[in-house]
Amino acid sequence: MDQSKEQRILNFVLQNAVRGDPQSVVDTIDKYCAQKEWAMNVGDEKGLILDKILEEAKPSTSLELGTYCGYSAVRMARLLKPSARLLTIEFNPEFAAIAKQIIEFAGVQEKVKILEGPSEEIIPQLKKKHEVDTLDFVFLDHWKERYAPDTILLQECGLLRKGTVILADNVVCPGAPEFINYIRNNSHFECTNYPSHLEYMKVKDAMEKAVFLG
Ligand SMILES: O=C(NCCCCc1cc2ccncc2s1)c1cc(-c2ccc(F)cc2)cc(O)c1O
Ligand SMILES: [Mg+2]
Repeated sequence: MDQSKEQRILNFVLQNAVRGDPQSVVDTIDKYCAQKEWAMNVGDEKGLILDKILEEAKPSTSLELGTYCGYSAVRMARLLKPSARLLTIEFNPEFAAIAKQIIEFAGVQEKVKILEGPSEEIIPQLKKKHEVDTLDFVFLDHWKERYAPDTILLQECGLLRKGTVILADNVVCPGAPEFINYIRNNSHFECTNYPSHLEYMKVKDAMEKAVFLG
């Protein structure tokens, strides 16, 4: 059976990155996707914005929606303190299986837990089933039309606290107009836009940071 693009990315990591070195895994995926096959990782340019905002937040408990191959999970986990945890939700089982192997190869599996299923099913389970109190950091990178409803769901489930940082990828390309409209007109959030480019392309994109004010 023909290999998937995601399997080719995994194989390239296994053959070219350094086991236990998350930076080499991030750099190797960026090299493959810039030179061989485009893929929807947050990438190196937006990745630096993610790094900075994550380092400022110093989160103990982080949530990512949209694991894909695990690029941003590895990128975030490499900056987390040893006791910090990242939960990442992926609904595509093939992607989750690839991400698991990439996360383990990078050596960050102690900090990262992949939860398989749709975000609207898993978010309500986070407190009781996954022992989450509140979230310090949320990275939105899944279906763009789920950004707004899942932000509302996170609030309804009591998972946001005063100061929780939400960072959304792709608010220009492919775009998340409902989310932008919702979050910028909501007095409970303080928003900042970070213009950038679509991963591995010259196309304009941006990230949006929204701090929950309680
Ligand atoms: O769709 C994107 N990302 C989400 C994939 C959907 C995966 C999901 C995960 C999950 C987990 C839980 N519940 C439900 C879901 S649904 C995406 C697309 C582009 C792009 C940009 C220009 C193009 F021409 C073509 C694609 C770029 C990006 O950076 C992306 O993130
Ligand atoms: Mg994205």
